[in-house]
Amino acid sequence: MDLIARMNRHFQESAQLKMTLAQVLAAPIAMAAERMVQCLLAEGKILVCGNGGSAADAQHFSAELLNRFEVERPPLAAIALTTDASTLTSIANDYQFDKVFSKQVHALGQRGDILLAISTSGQSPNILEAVRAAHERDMVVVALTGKGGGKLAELLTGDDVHLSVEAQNTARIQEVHILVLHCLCDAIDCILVGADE
Ligand SMILES: O=C(CO)[C@@H](O)[C@H](O)[C@H](O)[C@H](O)COP(=O)(O)O
Ligand SMILES: [Zn+2]
Repeated sequence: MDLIARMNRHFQESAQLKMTLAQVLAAPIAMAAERMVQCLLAEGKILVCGNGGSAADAQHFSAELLNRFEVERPPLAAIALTTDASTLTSIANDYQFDKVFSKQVHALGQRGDILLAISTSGQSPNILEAVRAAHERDMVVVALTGKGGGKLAELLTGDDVHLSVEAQNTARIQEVHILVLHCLCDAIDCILVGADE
């Protein structure tokens, strides 16, 4: 087994996918950022959910909004729905794991808020339930997906934005997801406080 060759292949594939998707994703990312700024300026908030690596991405993104990304600006209203062990375990224990995010969306979501739903497959039942709950709350959904977006893509409606990473390998999709999330942070800051360059 040639580990060095494997590493090289991972780096090549990751870089290649990012280069291929740069053109495809720029406009939808800009649209998602504009929707998010509109929501935040209207006193709305952004709820974020995902499983596994995407749960980490949800927290990473919400922290960069709530605290800061690269420039000084006021803190922005974002909440990761993946962090409260008591809430997550009680919902999963008393109801079902499918409801861990949707119950929080029902409780916290208001008309005009945004749900950022992150799923590499677009098939995770708890993410699908969260999207349904967001629509019931008149929230806009920004879906960050892979593999065509699965059932999640089918749930999206008019004002929703689909950021679809057209690839099949979960790790590669996640690597693009984190780039997309940083692009969103940068675009939000840029619209709110301007950019240096
Ligand atoms: O990070 C990884 C794989 O790279 C895993 O933890 C992965 O996120 C988990 O299997 C998730 O449960 C996958 O969920 P999803 O992206 O299909 O919604
Ligand atoms: Zn991973």
